[in-house]
Amino acid sequence: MKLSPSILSADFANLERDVKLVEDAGVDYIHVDVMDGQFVPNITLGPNVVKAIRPTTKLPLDVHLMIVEPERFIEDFAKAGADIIAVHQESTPHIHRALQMIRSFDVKAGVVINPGTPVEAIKHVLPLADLVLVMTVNPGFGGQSFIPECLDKIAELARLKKEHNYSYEIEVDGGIVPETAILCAKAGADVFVAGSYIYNAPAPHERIEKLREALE
Ligand SMILES: O=C(CO)[C@H](O)[C@H](O)COP(=O)(O)O
Ligand SMILES: [Fe+2]
Repeated sequence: MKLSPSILSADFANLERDVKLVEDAGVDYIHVDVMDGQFVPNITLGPNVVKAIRPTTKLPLDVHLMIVEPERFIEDFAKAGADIIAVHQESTPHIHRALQMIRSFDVKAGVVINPGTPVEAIKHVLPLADLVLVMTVNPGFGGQSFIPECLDKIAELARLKKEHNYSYEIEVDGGIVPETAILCAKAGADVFVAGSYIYNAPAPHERIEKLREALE
């Protein structure tokens, strides 16, 4: 079980401090949410911020692109130091090409599906995926409520992984707190993104501990 805190809910004026805080608490990845104001109704950050964070941590940077036609920026994020780049199936007519492009930069390739998108939509690109991210809220904002209907998709992805011996990790993102993390773990999730639960707290390391305890 891996934890990937989302810096979407961190203090953007103190990103180095907030990344170190969770690294010291023993998390596995740093989740970076990139939003363009088109694919989702919010704007966050671009490759320059990924480049700035890169030297502040040894942890893999798990970059979640919520942008239209992500192919235009894959090279920039790879060169900025992303270790994983995840692109939405809904954001491009060429999801297969986008995943190939990510791999061509020696970066792990992730494919993401929104709550309204079935697993069937990514079935044919699963052999190319190092990570499959199941959104458990509609993307765009932190602090939303978990959508339980997404649990079936986690179980389906876990079943397909076993059946075909695929190597992807199953990641969940949105509304993750100890109770929902347990449900996702039972369904077969491997990586847990949490933003507001970790950062909107006086002691983020205690929240990380609570998530770990729940998952153990
Ligand atoms: O991709 C995202 C939103 O689109 C974020 O990673 C996600 O929402 C994390 O925030 P929270 O844990 O507060 O739900
Ligand atoms: Fe995310």
